[in-house]
Amino acid sequence: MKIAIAGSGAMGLRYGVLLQEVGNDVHFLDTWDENLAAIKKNHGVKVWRDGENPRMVKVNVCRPEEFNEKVDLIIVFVKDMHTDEMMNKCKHLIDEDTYVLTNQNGIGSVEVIEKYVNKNRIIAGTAVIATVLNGPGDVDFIGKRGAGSVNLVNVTEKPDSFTYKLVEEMKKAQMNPALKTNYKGTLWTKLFLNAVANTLCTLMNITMGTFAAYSNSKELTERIVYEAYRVAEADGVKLEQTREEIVEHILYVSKYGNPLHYPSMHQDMSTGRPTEVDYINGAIVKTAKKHGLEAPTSALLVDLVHLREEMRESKVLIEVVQKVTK
Ligand SMILES: NC(=O)C1=CN([C@@H]2O[C@H](COP(=O)(O)OP(=O)(O)OC[C@H]3O[C@@H](n4cnc5c(N)ncnc54)[C@H](OP(=O)(O)O)[C@@H]3O)[C@@H](O)[C@H]2O)C=CC1
Ligand SMILES: CC(C)(CO)C(=O)C(=O)O
Repeated sequence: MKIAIAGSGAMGLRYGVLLQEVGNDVHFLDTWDENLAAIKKNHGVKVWRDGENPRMVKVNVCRPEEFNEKVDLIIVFVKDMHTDEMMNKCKHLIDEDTYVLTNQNGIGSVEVIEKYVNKNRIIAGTAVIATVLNGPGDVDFIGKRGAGSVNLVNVTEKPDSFTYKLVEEMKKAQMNPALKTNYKGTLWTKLFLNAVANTLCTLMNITMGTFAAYSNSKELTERIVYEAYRVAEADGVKLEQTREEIVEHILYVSKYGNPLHYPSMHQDMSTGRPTEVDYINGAIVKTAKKHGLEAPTSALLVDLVHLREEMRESKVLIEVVQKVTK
């Protein structure tokens, strides 16, 4: 399969490297100057496993506008607010045969991708896997080889031969793919996890394991999940797990799956980048409004994350002012 990775950050590098290593022809695209420069300078990317055994993996990287080859699949792995910009930069690569895969967190990217490609060629889903971008051209794959899993779901809910082929490639790459046929249900299952773990760990500056160890973590998780569950039901989402099972799953993944992980939203908060909270808890609030409901817990969390984002900027400003006035 010939694949373009649209967004070669933590997850783009992880999917791309794993699929390349099992024989796919993978081309990495990115717009972040330092990342492009580091990968080109080092003739590849530095890949760690759980912070150990770094190795250099040779990869091809360039800007989307510099790449002009026909590909079978584009894998979008930018943050949600950059999906439109990235798709626009990749639109010359899309013809009537091109498929687009997104396993981004949050709700909203598929609607953007639909502006560029017919929905029968969009494969959505979720990545139940943790990855950390240490810096430009330097990535840490959390979990042993074969750890983590991927849920794939066609937006049409009708898997076709290309989707089965992709599942096979992911199996070879030990990515543990599961093919689903419940589009919204698949995305919301991950949304519940991110609405709890990403948001609370970012606000509190803690790992998922620290959150799970909090004496009131179950009640706090229930508060967010139960509210969101009602919203999902009102939106007609077919949920395959009960509210209680979802809460149990979130606490299990936090305690045993990724206890040392700072979720991707935390990584954005600490590198001074915008977070995806509007596409996570914000999506719950937006969907609630659509049905005349309210989601006050998620609404508060969205506001608090934005407050932290702004505090981060004002802290930098205060430091600059202090230096200048010294
Ligand atoms: N990391 C994780 O463990 C997981 C992440 N996800 C989801 O996958 C999607 C992609 O996330 P992820 O791979 O973590 O994102 P990253 O932030 O690692 O990378 C996304 C893009 O952001 C830009 N970028 C990253 N860091 C910087 C920086 N310091 N300065 C400037 N630009 C930067 C890069 O290019 P550009 O400038 O071109 O945007 C990069 O391609 C998101 O929707 C996320 O929620 C899902 C499961 C797990
Ligand atoms: C919490 C985690 C790792 C779940 O897979 C995630 O989605 C993220 O870090 O954004």
